[in-house]
Amino acid sequence: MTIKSQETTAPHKLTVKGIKKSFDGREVLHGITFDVHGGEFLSILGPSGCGKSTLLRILIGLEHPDAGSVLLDGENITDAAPSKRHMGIVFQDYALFENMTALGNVEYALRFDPTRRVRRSQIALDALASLGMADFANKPVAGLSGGQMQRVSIARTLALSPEVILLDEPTSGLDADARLALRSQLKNIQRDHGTTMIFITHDQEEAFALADRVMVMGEGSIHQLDEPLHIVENPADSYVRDFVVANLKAKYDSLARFASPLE
Ligand SMILES: Nc1ncnc2c1ncn2[C@@H]1O[C@H](COP(=O)(O)OP(=O)(O)OP(=O)(O)O)[C@@H](O)[C@H]1O
Repeated sequence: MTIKSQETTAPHKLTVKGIKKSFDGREVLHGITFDVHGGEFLSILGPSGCGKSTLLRILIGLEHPDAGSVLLDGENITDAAPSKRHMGIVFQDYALFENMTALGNVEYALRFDPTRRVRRSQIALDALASLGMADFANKPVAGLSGGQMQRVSIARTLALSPEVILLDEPTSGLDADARLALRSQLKNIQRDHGTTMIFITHDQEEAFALADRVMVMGEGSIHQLDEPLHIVENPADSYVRDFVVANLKAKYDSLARFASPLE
């Protein structure tokens, strides 16, 4: 396992130490340790079943680890309720109320936050505007496209001003254009709001396109955590070379062939 910390003076926003988790006697996370810097975009990349979602659910508090700890700004939050963690999560299936408007969905999340209840309409509108969805505020969610629904779901999370946003394969149900649009909107949110983002995916290209650092997982452990270019140039082991680098190279080689002038 190779883990490179970013050369930065930014303190760790999130520290994850020795996380283990078993289901039915089978260990699916074997002691996961890493940290995330404030404002960083971290992609967690791994094949289906390697434990990405379980790790994310432990970070937000929907699952409790068998061992290990999670610290936010140095404070141990391993036993804290999800609502007390200053984190938001976005799921791939949007989890919206489809009979309500886009604005209604975002406002609904704010009802439970006494500090934002009074100004909730304006906060919800601002969050929708950040995702380019202001014009759709009063449209029922059921009539929106998948990409638009996912943007409403991200706006709902953003409206609560979380310090960390966890994204569980948010683009997986979308077509190519909607995926590209959502990627750039996520990067804009990171830049404009300084939000720390942890994005899980099994798509190599997507992980590398978005991230400040990529964490490559396989079967419950970390194989490498580093900046994208460094992983491509120095894969830590044969797993990273085969699963990540060879796959990316194949994709770019085939693109290059299409880009070649016709003979
Ligand atoms: N509640 C549960 N009960 C039993 N087994 C579980 C449970 N949750 C996850 N698992 C198992 O843990 C392993 C890791 O699952 P997890 O969903 O975290 O992987 P993943 O990398 O996110 O996969 P995917 O990309 O397909 O969602 C899998 O073998 C899965 O079957």
